Amino acid sequence: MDCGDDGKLSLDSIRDSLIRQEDTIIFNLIERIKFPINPTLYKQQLPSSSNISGSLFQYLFQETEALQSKVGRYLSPEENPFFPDNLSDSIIPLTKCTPVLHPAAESVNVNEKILDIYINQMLPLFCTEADDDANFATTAACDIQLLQALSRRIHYGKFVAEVKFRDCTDEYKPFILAQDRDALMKLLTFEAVEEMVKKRVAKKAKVFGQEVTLNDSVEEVKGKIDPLLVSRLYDEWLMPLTKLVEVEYLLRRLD
Ligand SMILES: C=C(O[C@@H]1C=C(C(=O)O)C=C[C@H]1O)C(=O)O
Repeated sequence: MDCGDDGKLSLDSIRDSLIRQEDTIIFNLIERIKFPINPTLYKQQLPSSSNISGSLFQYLFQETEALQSKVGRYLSPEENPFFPDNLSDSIIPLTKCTPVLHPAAESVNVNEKILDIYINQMLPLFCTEADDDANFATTAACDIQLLQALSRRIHYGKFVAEVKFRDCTDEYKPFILAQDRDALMKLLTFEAVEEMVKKRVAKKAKVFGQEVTLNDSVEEVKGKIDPLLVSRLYDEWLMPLTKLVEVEYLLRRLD
């Protein structure tokens, strides 16, 4: 969302952005699954002489975020850090624009959950368990790009919730005042939209993952990514976490 877009804020425009983000997520997934899981990256502690605690992956991710924060990445309300305690001030001045979100948005961050699901459930589902190939830096670079895309998609739930609240304030307000999570979840859920998302991402995975050759024969070759797994990724994690963000934001919307 660009600065000054507040006037154009609509559920349709937000959903268009979510659709475009599907492309980024699927292409990043295709890149990551070129490599095996590479578990050493997430498990190995660095030698104590390095003065760095945590795994090689944590070190690379923290340093990437710290560097990106210096050039203003986390000044954007669309970006949520995974390691918020490790950031530096931006050397780029903040662009003044009218905030779209309620200030409580800053306190909604589910990245710890995303990282846990990513390492313990997603990677084993998508990547082979072959031996480490030692491409740790390249693998981590793919992880970071993909995790940032997943986090952006999921935290976009804040914008979705804001626009739903503005469009139907009278319906949302009593449930927010009652802090009724279940009622809010029911109100913001659109099952028909979710069904379309699952079908569309499976189709995109099939198209983006196909082998392009100069040979015109119609021989079916196995794609680079399983479309059903992509649909499952959205069904089991991305949409539920987006809705969790929506609920968390709405619960604080009248603070
Ligand atoms: C994001 C929205 O809210 C919910 C979450 C969805 C998703 O994560 O894709 C889709 C439909 C809704 O149940 C929306 O209404 O577009």
